[in-house]
Amino acid sequence: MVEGKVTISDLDKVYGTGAERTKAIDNLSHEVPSGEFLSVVGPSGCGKSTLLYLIAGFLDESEGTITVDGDPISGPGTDRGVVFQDYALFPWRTVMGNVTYGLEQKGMNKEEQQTRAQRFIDMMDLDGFEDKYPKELSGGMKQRVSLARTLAYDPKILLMDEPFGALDQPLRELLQEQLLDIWRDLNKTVIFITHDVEEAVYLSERVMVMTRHPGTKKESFEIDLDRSKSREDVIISDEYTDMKNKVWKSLREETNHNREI
Ligand SMILES: Nc1ncnc2c1ncn2[C@@H]1O[C@H](COP(=O)(O)OP(=O)(O)OP(=O)(O)O)[C@@H](O)[C@H]1O
Repeated sequence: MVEGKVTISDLDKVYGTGAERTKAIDNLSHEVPSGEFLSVVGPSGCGKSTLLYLIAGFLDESEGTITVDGDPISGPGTDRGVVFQDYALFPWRTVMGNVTYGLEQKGMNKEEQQTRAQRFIDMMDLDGFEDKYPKELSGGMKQRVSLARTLAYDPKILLMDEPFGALDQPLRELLQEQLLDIWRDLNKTVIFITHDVEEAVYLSERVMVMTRHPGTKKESFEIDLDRSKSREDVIISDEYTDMKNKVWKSLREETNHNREI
């Protein structure tokens, strides 16, 4: 069975009460088919992280529902893996210790944990660094550990909150390529938050643009690029430029509005 379909229906999220009340998400509905790579872009403060944390089960919705393969979510679960911009590694654990963490939680025996963790450490080009601590690693390496840790426990859905936002351009491009390889090989549903329209269009099969605060879906664009081409050829293609312009224009309408008020 193909898994990892996320259905968001009539979703509202309100923070606080009384004078402190803020509506962060306003009546948002969207379906992410199994195995799709979806990016979400929108003006600052429109509710992108809130949406991701609702899907992760870190927050409760105020109204509406979110289901994974038809089942309403009730808190965090190993069917969904979250990758944060600031890596969120355990500083007191080595690379190996970070990657085995989720496997320990699943109750896997020690030998299996090590074998499985090593597979994802190797996949993320971290072999030789198993015994290092996070403080001994570069930002790009920390983000690869974070991805290896998440992939090791085999979530159906990867939820990524600006995971490459803190990295410089060459490293960002390298990790984007690694993420695309993983997505193709492991057949995960990916929901990817970014500020960067080029990143969203390059990586995704679909880009959702959110409105300004309180956020809802403004429109969503299907991105139909020839993925057998090299990065260079995709970036100079008319299809890529055309999609980038459409998404940028849609986003621009929302951010310009903020400047006018
Ligand atoms: N814990 C919280 N308590 C109260 N309000 C919050 C909380 N978290 C977020 N908000 C508010 O909800 C709205 C959406 O915030 P959120 O962080 O989801 O937006 P975002 O699109 O991810 O922003 P950015 O792109 O700047 O990271 C904002 O108005 C924010 O101030």
